[in-house]
Amino acid sequence: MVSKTLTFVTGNKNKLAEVKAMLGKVEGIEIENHDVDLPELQGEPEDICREKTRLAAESIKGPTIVEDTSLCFNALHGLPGPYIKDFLKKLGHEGLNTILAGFEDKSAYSQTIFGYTDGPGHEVHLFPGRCQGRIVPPRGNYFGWDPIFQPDGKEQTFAEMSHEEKNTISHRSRALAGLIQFLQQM
Ligand SMILES: Nc1ncnc2c1ncn2[C@H]1C[C@H](O)[C@@H](COP(=O)(O)OP(=O)(O)OP(=O)(O)O)O1
Ligand SMILES: [Mg+2]
Repeated sequence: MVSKTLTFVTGNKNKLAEVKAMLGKVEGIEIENHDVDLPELQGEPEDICREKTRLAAESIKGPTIVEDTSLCFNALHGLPGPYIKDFLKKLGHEGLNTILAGFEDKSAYSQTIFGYTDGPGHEVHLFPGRCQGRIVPPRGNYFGWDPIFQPDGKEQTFAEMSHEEKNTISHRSRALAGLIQFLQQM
């Protein structure tokens, strides 16, 4: 692969740090950040991510990466999903637990979709990754909804794990693996 500079468009510092930690190890890939909070469509996560990538590329005018993350409750047929950011802001960790109080099924999955395009007018490629788990009362201290998400087979929430451990099992690393494979074949 030829060496390539990609711009990751995100307003989220934690996302940026996680993605840099993972993509930084790949030879020939250089990551720059463009810090804007892009407008997000309503709809299915794939459509939101595709449109977000397209919009980002218009301002970057070159190779662009974006990422959109959902937290999906099975009892709610996948909601809050891509709207988790607003749910978290308004309801907090406790409120998100309360939503599930009336349901026996606390299972959930986190989903990250990376979008990549060579630039404006080029095809948008999507790379999804999921991690199955369940919603628990908050434990630990890290960003977003990490304290209330406990992955299947683990005793700890994402927030209680080391960054390395989270990075090896998370939805984001699974999605990123697909993106890396694609970039290496270019
Ligand atoms: N790996 C993660 N662990 C925990 N929480 C996360 C993670 N990734 C994202 N979140 C949180 C941050 C947001 O509240 C929500 C995802 O919304 P999203 O629109 O994808 O991010 P964002 O608006 O913060 O950044 P961006 O600028 O990339 O859109 O989930
Ligand atoms: Mg956003």
